[in-house]
Amino acid sequence: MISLMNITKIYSGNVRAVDNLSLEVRSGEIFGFLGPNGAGKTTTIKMLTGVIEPTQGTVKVCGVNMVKDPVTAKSFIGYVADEPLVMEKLKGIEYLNFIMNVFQVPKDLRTQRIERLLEDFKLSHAITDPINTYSHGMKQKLSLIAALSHNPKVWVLDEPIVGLDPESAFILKKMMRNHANSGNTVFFSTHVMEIAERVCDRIGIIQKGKLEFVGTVEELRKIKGSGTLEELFLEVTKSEIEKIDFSYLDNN
Ligand SMILES: Nc1ncnc2c1ncn2[C@@H]1O[C@H](COP(=O)(O)OP(=O)(O)OP(=O)(O)O)[C@@H](O)[C@H]1O
Repeated sequence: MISLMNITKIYSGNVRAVDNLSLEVRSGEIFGFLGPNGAGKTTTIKMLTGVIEPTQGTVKVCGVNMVKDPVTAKSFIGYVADEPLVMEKLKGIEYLNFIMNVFQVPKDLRTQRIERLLEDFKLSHAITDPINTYSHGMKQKLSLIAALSHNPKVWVLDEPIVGLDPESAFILKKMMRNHANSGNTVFFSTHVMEIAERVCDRIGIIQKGKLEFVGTVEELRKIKGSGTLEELFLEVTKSEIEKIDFSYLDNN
């Protein structure tokens, strides 16, 4: 469902944020995209969702080339960015209607779909309020509801759990599983290894723009030895955290 073929992104100033990355994510999968700060996760996600074009390489979503036919390719995607919503002056419901207009959601499906999502994420009470009165978590829930409102096959979620309360995080994880089990795809980035270990069918670990590992956590254990995903991740990314001397924090 997602095909990234040798994609590279070089930003101005010659920053090679993503370097010749290839990855296939199948239908029925929850794929977790992991990597340290600045590794290239958001850049990859922006290329995958057509927000930016790769310097080199090809992105296909459901077989459609993102650069050649962006409107069709994007119609398959529900994307939640890592940044807050920009249309802060709109009311929540106005924003949702705007998104559903863009994706041409039939009128008869709108109320039913939105009411369920608002109920599940406990946002019904605030839907007629302006977005600039929402808390960070409420904005995140609204972004999620908007992204899911057109029933996209491919969910692309950049750090979706951060900022959600435990109940909403639980509901989202259940929704992700249901979506994948129905033959769709969920691609999400996270820094929370416990979530990745529990939720993902496969993971990818990116470091300095290069994909260092793709596979299941079990496959990673076979290569790197036993341990939690956090320990394996630190091993793959060659973190030297065990060498850090924290005693200076206690010295007066
Ligand atoms: N618009 C830009 N112009 C120049 N460099 C950029 C731009 N956006 C990102 N970068 C650089 O590209 C690299 C990858 O950044 P990116 O945001 O993709 O990382 P990330 O893995 O999502 O990080 P984080 O976990 O901190 O969100 C970093 O070195 C970053 O400074």
